[in-house]
This record gives sequence, C-alpha cells and structure tokens, in this order.
Amino acid sequence: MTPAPGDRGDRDSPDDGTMAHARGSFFGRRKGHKLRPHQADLIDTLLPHLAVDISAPAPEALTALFDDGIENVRLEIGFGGGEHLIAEALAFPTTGFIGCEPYVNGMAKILTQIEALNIGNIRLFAGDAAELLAWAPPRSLARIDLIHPDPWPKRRHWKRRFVQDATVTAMMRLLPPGGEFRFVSDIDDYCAWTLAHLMRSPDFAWLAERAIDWQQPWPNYTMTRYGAKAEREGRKAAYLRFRRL
Ligand SMILES: C[S@@+](CC[C@H](N)C(=O)[O-])C[C@H]1O[C@@H](n2cnc3c(N)ncnc32)[C@H](O)[C@@H]1O
Repeated sequence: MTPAPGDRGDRDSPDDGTMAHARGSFFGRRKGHKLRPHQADLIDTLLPHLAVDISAPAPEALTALFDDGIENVRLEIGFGGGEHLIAEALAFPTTGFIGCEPYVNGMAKILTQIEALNIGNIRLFAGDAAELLAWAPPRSLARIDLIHPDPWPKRRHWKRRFVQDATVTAMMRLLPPGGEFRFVSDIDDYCAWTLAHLMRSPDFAWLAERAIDWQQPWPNYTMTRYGAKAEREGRKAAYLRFRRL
C-alpha cells in the first residue's frame, strides 16, 4: 500500500505506489506483498472477465458492461483493500460499480472477495482512473467516490493530486445533473484543495451548503483501511459531497 500519512505520496522513487508514477504503465509493476497462488490465479482467470477494456470504444451507456437489471453505474477511484466498494456493491445490487485500482495487491484482494461472495455487479479497471474518466461516455455515472486519495503533501507534488481542474472537468462531463462526487480525506490541506477546486467550478454545489454535515460520514458509510488508520492516529476525516448542477 502507499506510504503512511505524512509521507504518503511524497517520495521520488518511480515505483513508490502512487498516482503520478502510476499513470500509464503501472499495473503489475508496483511493489507489494507477493500474491498467494490463488490470488495470482484470480488475476489471470477472473480479472479478464471483469476488466473494463478502455482500448475498445466505450458503450453508449456503462450499464452495458453489466448483466441485465443494472439501473445505473457508480465509480470508486483508488479502492485500496476494497472495503467500501464491496459493501456498496452488496447494499445496492441493481447498481453497477466500477472500481479503479492500480495496486496489484488491492486488485487481488477484491477479486478474492468478489469470488467468495459471488458478487456480480462490480467491474474493475487496473489502471489510472483519469484514463477511465477520459474514456467513459458523457453522463454515464451516477456517482464518483474518491476515498482517502494519496495526499501528496509537498507543494512541488500538488500537481500529482487526483483532484485537478482537468479531473473536475472530466467528472463534470460524466455526471448528469443531480449526480454526485464524494470525497473523503483526513488530510486537511487536501480537503481545502478539493473544496477550492470544486467551488470554483460553476457546475458543482457543495452539499454542506444544503445542511449536509461534512464532518460526519454519510449514512451507511463503510470505513476503509486508511480511514480506520486515520481514526486510530487521531485524525478526523472530512466527508465532502458535491452535486452536479
Ligand atoms: C491512500 S490509498 C487509499 C485506499 C482506500 N481508498 C482506503 O481508503 O483505504 C490511495 C489508493 O489510491 C490508488 N490510486 C492512486 N492513484 C490512482 C489513480 N490515478 N487511479 C486509481 N487509483 C489510484 C492507490 O493505488 C491507493 O490504493
């Protein structure tokens, strides 16, 4: 997994497990624990069935990536160990979920869960979510979640943060009016950064202005590994929700 808060995302190694170095080339090349034989098997056998192929033209609607009965599609960027994504997929069986995660151990972990729980409404993209955002058709996502993204605390690395004007524009294209971008982080500076980027877009409204408490997880929120670690270490997360206007 990526480095701990404070030094997460601030190393210069080309294989440090974080976004900027990941762009374009990373899956399977990132350092991590050695996969167990069954996990390696799932990467070879199950992942190809669930993988979103962005080298093919995107379907008109992303529901086409799923079996019949899927009514809308949501995206989780950087799902890590998959705790939140698995819980959401189980809770909303008529919603399709696309999970993006370049980290091979995260991918192996979620494949194990998908197999064990026989989950049919998750598709996976083992690469940079920005590429998937560029590929997906307009207004194709009901919601986009970015939970505890790599914070890139050093000023000279801010350009590597996932939230940028370009990704805000991409999300604006993909969310229909009423769609939501949800962001969780225990890093105050990244929360402020995200608020500043979203609030200067005329296409998003921050729901705190509509009486949604940003200091509390939303109902039925499933804590992730990084969220639990932040809590243990006494850092409180912000839960920011932005509605596409
Ligand atoms: C700090 S971890 C948080 C993981 C998980 N969301 C959690 O809360 O435990 C950030 C995750 O985002 C992934 N990530 C970083 N850049 C990404 C990108 N451009 N596209 C998709 N995932 C990315 C990393 O591999 C890492 O697993």
